[in-house]
Amino acid sequence: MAISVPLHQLTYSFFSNPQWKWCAKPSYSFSNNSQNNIRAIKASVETPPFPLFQNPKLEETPADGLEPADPDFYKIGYVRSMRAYGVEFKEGPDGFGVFASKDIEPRRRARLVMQIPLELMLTIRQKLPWMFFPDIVPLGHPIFDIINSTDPETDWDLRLACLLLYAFDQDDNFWQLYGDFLPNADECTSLLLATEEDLMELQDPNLASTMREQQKRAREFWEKNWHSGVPLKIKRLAHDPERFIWAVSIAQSRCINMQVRIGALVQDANMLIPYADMLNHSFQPNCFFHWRFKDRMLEVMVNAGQHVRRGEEMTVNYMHGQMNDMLMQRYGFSSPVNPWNVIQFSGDARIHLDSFLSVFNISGLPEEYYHNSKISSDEESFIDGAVIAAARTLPTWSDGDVPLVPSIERKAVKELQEECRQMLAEFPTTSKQDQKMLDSMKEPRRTLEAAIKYRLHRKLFIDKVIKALDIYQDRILF
Ligand SMILES: C[S@@+](CC[C@H](N)C(=O)[O-])C[C@H]1O[C@@H](n2cnc3c(N)ncnc32)[C@H](O)[C@@H]1O
Repeated sequence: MAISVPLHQLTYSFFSNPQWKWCAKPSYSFSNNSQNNIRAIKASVETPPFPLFQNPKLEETPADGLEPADPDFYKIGYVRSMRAYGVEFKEGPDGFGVFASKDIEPRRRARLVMQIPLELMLTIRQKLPWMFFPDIVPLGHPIFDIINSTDPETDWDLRLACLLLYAFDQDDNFWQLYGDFLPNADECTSLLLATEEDLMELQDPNLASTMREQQKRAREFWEKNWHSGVPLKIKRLAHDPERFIWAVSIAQSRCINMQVRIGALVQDANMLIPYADMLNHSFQPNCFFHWRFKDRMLEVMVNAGQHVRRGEEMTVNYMHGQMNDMLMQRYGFSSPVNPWNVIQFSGDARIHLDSFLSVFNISGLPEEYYHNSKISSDEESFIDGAVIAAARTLPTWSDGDVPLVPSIERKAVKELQEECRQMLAEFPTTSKQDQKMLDSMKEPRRTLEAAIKYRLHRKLFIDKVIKALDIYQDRILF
């Protein structure tokens, strides 16, 4: 998804001038391709009567090699009163992302970087009776019946997909423009769009079968509701199942669940929130979302005390406490340093918990383990989320009064390492082979790449646990 932007248009601090009101009616070009064809095709907005960006702050491209988003992307937000401060949207290794366009100094209070008003979002209540904000579904429209047929407990993604497709079909709806900046089917990493071959590459039969089920569920929903007898106004929302499954993958990978208060009403809502949905995930995020009920808007805030350097990525934590398979199911990516990764050990070997924690300067309670870097030496760059995960997942014993016996502890370490090695040996490929495969693929399908990375990340994690146990047994003697 290469987007090329002339050099002089690079890098603005944008939307910060509220006087720039421009209400020219936008026009947009859609592809004939049924997949709302997104980043390759740019929305064209009528030239405003005066420059949209008066005195834009021109800067050199940062040396990180990433390109900022198409200027049209900013215009549609600007026109509809979205605000962003000190950030820019750029393409990176994980698709689009949000990056600091200047240094953000740490402050005692969280700092605002984006405000997105309710009017731009697609939101639907999680429970009956359905409520949509903004209320774009007119009374009696058949899409309401389709939404109404969903299960309030489990089908939030199907509902949101219906709403998204409906929004694309509405004249002058913001999402007709924003849709051009969503990833198309080839650019999505969602495993809903994976081929059978991609699923086999996961080397995880459980995850593969879950994804097959999810693909089937989305397809059957389309078949049930998009049969030949449906009115044209439904038919044209998703002419083929692929279009619908793409919409579900967008709903799953970009939905933000929030409890929002609108007037006196507090409700759990599933929300597609433009611009905020461009933030990528990190387990150590520098930003978080906040619902500002007074003004009915979502705010993206930088954590209190956080220093973000110019060019650094702004991130949020998508899922707390979930393993890579859950991240894969919903978003199509995984991480070798996921602090919530788990290994199912089956032997009886156990190591002494407090000793392991102190060797790696891990503090806090299991739910909030963190690496206490202040008391660590430089060589501790070894310690990352995978070591935190190891502290959680290794079988341990704990008895404050009983000191460990080094020889027994060493024996336990060896047994646990052996079990890890056996797990690695059971994979059909090694991590080196996986890496080689990834390096050799020229423009691989995103879902295939995600699948190979997933199995690689699993092996890297197990490998890291073995190394952590090596370091542990070296240090327990001292
Ligand atoms: C909410 S969207 C974020 C914006 C997205 N990168 C884009 O290009 O529009 C979520 C998707 O971004 C990608 N993503 C987000 N965080 C990631 C991470 N830490 N590693 C890899 N991919 C990530 C995945 O493809 C995921 O499905």
